[in-house]
Amino acid sequence: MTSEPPTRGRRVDEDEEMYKLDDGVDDYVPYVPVKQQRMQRLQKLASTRGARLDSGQNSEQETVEPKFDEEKEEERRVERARLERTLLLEAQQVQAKKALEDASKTNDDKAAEEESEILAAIASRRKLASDLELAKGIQYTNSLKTSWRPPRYIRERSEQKNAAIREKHQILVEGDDVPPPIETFAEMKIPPAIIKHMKTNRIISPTPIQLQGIPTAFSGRDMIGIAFTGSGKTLAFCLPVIMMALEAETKIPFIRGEGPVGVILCPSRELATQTYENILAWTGALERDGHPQLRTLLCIGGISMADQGHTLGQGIHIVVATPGRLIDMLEKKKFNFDSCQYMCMDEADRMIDLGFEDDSQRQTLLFSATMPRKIQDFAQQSLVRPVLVNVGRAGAANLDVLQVVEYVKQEAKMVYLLECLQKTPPPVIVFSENKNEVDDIQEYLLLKGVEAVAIHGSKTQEERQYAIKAFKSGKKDVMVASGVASKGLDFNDIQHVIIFTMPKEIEDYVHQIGRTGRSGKTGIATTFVNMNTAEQTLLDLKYLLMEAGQKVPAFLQSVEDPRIAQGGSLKGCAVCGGLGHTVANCPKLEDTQRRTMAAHRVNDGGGGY
Ligand SMILES: Nc1ncnc2c1ncn2[C@@H]1O[C@H](COP(=O)(O)OP(=O)(O)OP(=O)(O)O)[C@@H](O)[C@H]1O
Repeated sequence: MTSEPPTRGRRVDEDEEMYKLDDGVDDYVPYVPVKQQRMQRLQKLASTRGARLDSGQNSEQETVEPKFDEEKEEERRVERARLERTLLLEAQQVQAKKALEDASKTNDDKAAEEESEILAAIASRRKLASDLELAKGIQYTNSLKTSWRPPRYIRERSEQKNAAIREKHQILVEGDDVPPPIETFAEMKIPPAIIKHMKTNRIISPTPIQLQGIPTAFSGRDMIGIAFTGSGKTLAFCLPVIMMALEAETKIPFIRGEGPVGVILCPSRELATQTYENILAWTGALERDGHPQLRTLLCIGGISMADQGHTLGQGIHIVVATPGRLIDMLEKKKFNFDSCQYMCMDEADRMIDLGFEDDSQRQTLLFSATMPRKIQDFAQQSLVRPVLVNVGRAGAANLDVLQVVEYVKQEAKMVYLLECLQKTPPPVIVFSENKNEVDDIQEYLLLKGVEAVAIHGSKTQEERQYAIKAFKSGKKDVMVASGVASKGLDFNDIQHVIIFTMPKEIEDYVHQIGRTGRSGKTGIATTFVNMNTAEQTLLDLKYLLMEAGQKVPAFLQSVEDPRIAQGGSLKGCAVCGGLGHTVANCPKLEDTQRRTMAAHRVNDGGGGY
């Protein structure tokens, strides 16, 4: 794969300069910078005002022509009255028209209007937050060029045939010139060493997100990849960066201070570590087959970077990072993004807020199982000719998971948990929303003789790593976790996920149950709900179960949707993807707003509560 970053981007400011030079000499108007123009306008305004003030102070003039002024004043009074009458009439007419329009609007229209207003506000806020590139006047209009080509017979395949393949795999695509789907890894021209390695891990043929996503990424296209949990997204975004790094290293070997060519951003340390280990396995397979060594740096909080000093000292090809540590490393100038051509955000709906202050062009990929419309819209605006690859509704549950929802009183939960653990053999994950509850559950299970580890944000990095390792290796049967482990972590053959406390946001629920039923296997998820579960959350859950064709228990069936009585839209929320509410009362949006306000309070020097 060859890429040519420096020549591709169109710098709007440079183009403007060019047009200026092209102007004919006769028409030549000297260019005045905007700032100077503003200054000139201000000076002009100030001088007119000054002139007016001067004339106002000249009382002599007023006494010389009093009659003239009186007549003029009378004329002005008449004109003002006429204008006021006209304006009043116009205002009344506008009001009447608006009232008429409002009356004819359905509740659906009003909800849609309200929703688009909220979304527009979010979009503008986000654009302002991250678009330093726009401020610099840089706009890229072409995708990254790569040397990868599909086999000729696939290149020549008709669009109709491509559409039929997509339909067979239930893949939806959006975008210009979408690259063709490819149904085998060999036809994707993936090196045999990687194909062989994948085979030993029972990865034989590409999943839907891979068969459309990999050719799209190999073609250098920006991409939004949406596919349900456990459907193989990691491979889809890791292979392209590995191929890019391999080509760059083969051409001219990297030395100290060079790289990375690609960055993968993950929302948690655990997910970053897992992705890093996957990349090490694939690049290791390449190296064993005689390909050059590719160096990957794991850049996460809680670990000492000194351990990886050796890798850093040799030049790095790929960085897998969490945002905080990545920014820290960039600020410390341990490496930079000058030659970075590939940026992927895993679980992208969490990561989108980030903006980086550099202007080299690169390919951007966003992946998630839950990608609400809000994020998709924002991404569509920010990416270059993006291709949207969608397998199933964004935010839908994995159909390989049997979802059981049970009403369990708060005080009965612990005892019932023990009973629930008997449903399947280990390994089992128990999710709770709250760190203290995670500790309590683990303590209780240990007391009852269950081999359980716990993981949450307040544990040290060593404790977190130990818990994951012990659970992954099968030394421990149960892992009790807070949200940390809900996104993206890929444990082998989880039989059962028990959600001890239903999360407020339905997206989190989708990620949590998604720890089972991965890579085509089936799994069970049992969720405890009770009086403490918000009605809106129950409604989201009810619709999600209905969508997935799951049994809806009687107590959930009786939860009524207030939108039905109000005749409102039943479209679902564009912010979090929940089907039981609209954007106007989205718990995720409320949470974001609460956080933003808290951050403002801190920034303003307010102590908060
Ligand atoms: N083509 C394939 N065939 C069979 N198994 C695969 C294939 N691709 C990936 N897998 C396996 O499927 C499992 C899930 O993959 P992965 O972790 O990439 O899912 P994901 O889509 O990223 O899920 P999540 O949304 O939860 O992050 C992994 O164990 C992976 O090795």
